[in-house]
Amino acid sequence: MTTARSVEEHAGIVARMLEPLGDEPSVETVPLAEALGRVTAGEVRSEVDLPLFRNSQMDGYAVRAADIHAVPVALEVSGDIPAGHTSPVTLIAGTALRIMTGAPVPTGADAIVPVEDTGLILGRDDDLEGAVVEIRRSRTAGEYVRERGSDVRRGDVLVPEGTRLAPRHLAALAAAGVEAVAVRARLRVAVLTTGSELVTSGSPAHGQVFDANGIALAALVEEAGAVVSVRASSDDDPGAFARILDDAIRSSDLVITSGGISKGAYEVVREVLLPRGADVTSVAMQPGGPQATAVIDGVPVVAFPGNPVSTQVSFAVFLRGPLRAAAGLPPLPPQRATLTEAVRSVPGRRQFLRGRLGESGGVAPVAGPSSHLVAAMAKADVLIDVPVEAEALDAGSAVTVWTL
Ligand SMILES: Nc1nc2c(c(=O)[nH]1)N[C@H]1C(S)=C(S)[C@@H](COP(=O)(O)OP(=O)(O)OC[C@H]3O[C@@H](n4cnc5c(N)ncnc54)[C@H](O)[C@@H]3O)O[C@H]1N2
Ligand code: MOO
Repeated sequence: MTTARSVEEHAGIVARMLEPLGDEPSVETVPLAEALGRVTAGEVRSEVDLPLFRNSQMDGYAVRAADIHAVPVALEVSGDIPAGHTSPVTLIAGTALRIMTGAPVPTGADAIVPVEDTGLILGRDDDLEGAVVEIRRSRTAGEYVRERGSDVRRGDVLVPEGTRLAPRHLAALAAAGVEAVAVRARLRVAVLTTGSELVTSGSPAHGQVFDANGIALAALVEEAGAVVSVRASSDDDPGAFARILDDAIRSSDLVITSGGISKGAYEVVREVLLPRGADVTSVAMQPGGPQATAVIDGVPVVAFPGNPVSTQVSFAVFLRGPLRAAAGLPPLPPQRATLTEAVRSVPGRRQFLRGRLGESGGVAPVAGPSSHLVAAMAKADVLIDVPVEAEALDAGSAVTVWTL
């Protein structure tokens, strides 16, 4: 009997195949609207102060704090400053200017009194001609005034290098008037699914199944910071698979396949890859036992087993780390958790059970260990890593869990 390869050894083989892909990443400039999820190639500094100008935090009246020490006090309303007002305004001492949130604070004013603490005693909201406002609450200098540069100063770092751009980063860049950002180019990854039983839409005939792995792998690839270059599916005809493989190799930095690598007849990936020097192996893990790798025309090919849980677990264990590293993203380190119920395992195979994290560090197994349980996997948020030598683990055991 041949002994299965350890998870660590196979992970090392895959990582070494992918290592060169992260070297000297090229840089491209993309408009902000296309930058979500991209990783910054350098720090982005602000070319402006934010706020851009001193402005009001409230709808109300701009005043001199010195004029409203004693309240109530009646002040003439000497004008109105809506948001978007662009010409300079100066407050006449002893008067108030009506002002809206975000409008520039007039020169000479140092506090804003929210409208709720005021009342017009002469004039109307829609006609401020000759209006007088009563200020009912005093405010100190600076209250409700948003100072220029109080958020970020010109020249300060808005977003550091290596940041995966999230909506909050895009908001900061847009607020500072940045229109495009330099990001690392992404690895182009082909996702090929195989199996004559696969359909992508419509009503499957008896014996056919919907392709779950194509969409899953494509999403996992993008989540790990790469871009899907090709998504294709082939039946179990070697010629058909060889054609989509060759196309994918021409336009990709990495090819991932699912299915067709175990011990049966019609193992199309095995059949096509073996003559091209593939390493088809068995890894001491469950799910995800059958694995293969190849390098064809300098392009790494990583082949995963077809069962949908096996495919996703294989990605998490072997590809997520190397792809994140190549994308300039930090690793997702495993965590520790406590099993809330006992689990059984197969000694000699490292089990990756699906689990759900609960409160206070507990993790509960979700459904059984079988690798066809794709719907049950959707309820899980972690993989429970059961060590290779374990036959069973009691409730209360400390385990390592991997974020899904
Ligand atoms: N005699 C043996 N049979 C099997 C062994 C073995 O060691 N000896 N290993 C089993 C294990 S473990 C796994 S995992 C699978 C892996 O097989 P393949 O990689 O060749 O995958 P397929 O046979 O093509 O498919 C397996 C299973 O998954 C379904 N599938 C495939 N692709 C998709 C897809 N894109 N979306 C949804 N479902 C998919 C397929 O219909 C099969 O049910 O082999 C075991 N057999
Ligand atoms: O190793 Mo297979 O991936 O258990 O089902």
